[in-house]
Amino acid sequence: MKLALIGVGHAGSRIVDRALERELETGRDLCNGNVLVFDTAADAFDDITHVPSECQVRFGDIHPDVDADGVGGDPDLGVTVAREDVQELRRAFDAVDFNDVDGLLLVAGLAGGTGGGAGAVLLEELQAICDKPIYALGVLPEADEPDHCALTASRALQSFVEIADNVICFDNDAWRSTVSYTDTAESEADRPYDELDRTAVSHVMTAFGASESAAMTTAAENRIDASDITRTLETGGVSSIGRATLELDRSDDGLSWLPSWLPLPSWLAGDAVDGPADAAEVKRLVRRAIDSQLTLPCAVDSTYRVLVVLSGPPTAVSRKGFESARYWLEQETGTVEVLAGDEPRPDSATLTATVLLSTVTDVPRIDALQERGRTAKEAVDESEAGEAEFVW
Ligand SMILES: Nc1nc2c(ncn2[C@@H]2O[C@H](COP(=O)(O)OP(=O)(O)OP(=O)(O)O)[C@@H](O)[C@H]2O)c(=O)[nH]1
Repeated sequence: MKLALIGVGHAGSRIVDRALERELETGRDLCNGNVLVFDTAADAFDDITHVPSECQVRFGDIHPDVDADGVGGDPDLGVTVAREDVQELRRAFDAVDFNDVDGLLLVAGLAGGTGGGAGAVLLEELQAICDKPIYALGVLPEADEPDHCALTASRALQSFVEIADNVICFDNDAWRSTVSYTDTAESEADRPYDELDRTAVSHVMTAFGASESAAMTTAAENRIDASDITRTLETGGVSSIGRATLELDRSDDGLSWLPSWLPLPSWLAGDAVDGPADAAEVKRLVRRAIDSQLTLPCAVDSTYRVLVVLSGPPTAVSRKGFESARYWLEQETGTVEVLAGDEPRPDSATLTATVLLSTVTDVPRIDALQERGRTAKEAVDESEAGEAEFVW
């Protein structure tokens, strides 16, 4: 599926930049050069290296309340300046060829004043000018960020869900344990988000970019196309992605000195296999994808629709393996709406299962965020008279 990538705020811009980096690394052409990043801060694009400068749009900077730091975490100011500069934002969209893509993905940190506030206005604008599906990738804040971040994120999530066709979530808090910055970073600005951003991007790109690989010289037997992804996501709400990889090639594992006839004990062989993965192995791989750290932790049996993509050498997946994985997913998720397809990568030494869980409804993390947001709002209401404007 070809997707125009629109980054809003620091998090959104950085993640989109990482997506372009990954396009180069993997040969998956997801956006075909249809990319834009928007921000309100003066230093917004300092660490952007792959998005061309003509695709970097700073807005809101003449508003008296916007300083070098942009809207400074205030989503209402983010909404105000985006609405004031709406003509400029619309002009920027001229750089995107909507006929060249199957949909759009707006990426934003939901706790940011620019990402969460202006991001919602940009979604509204995109829905008004484009008849393709408009998806969002929304980043949820970590639990140790201040209460106002939880409030902004829960409000923004509500707006995004209302406006976008589907919101894929990436939970920084769930993934923070996978990176080692918590002990050293003194402030949010010091946190090295690169690894988190690469993780978010790799999940999104294997789910959406399954048929966009330059290495895909072989016709897929059961190819995923844009309409499969659109159908999976058309139920709206929030979605999550899981992924697992199986090593197919043991030549670099340090065991090549062993004679090939020697059967390896399972603790040495791990999950690696030499030849085609049989039905049980494919099923195990898909199970690992579901049990893996999801981009948004959730109860998998609360999903409406599922898409599973198997990426690897065509010889690695037997038809039986494919069908048994699909059947297992139907049982596990309690839905018959499971679409499955393969992405042939003939030279790949791995087989990857990517599972897109669309419209998940049992998400304790979001319940907790909303509860914290409610408490923070009550505290704000008690100390301040009057209601702030917001999009929904
Ligand atoms: N995964 C990821 N999360 C980030 C990154 N930068 C910030 N965040 C998270 O996103 C939230 C929003 O931060 P920013 O993106 O910096 O905010 P912004 O949208 O630029 O908004 P303002 O700073 O208010 O103008 C933060 O609270 C963090 O939770 C990033 O590069 N990657």
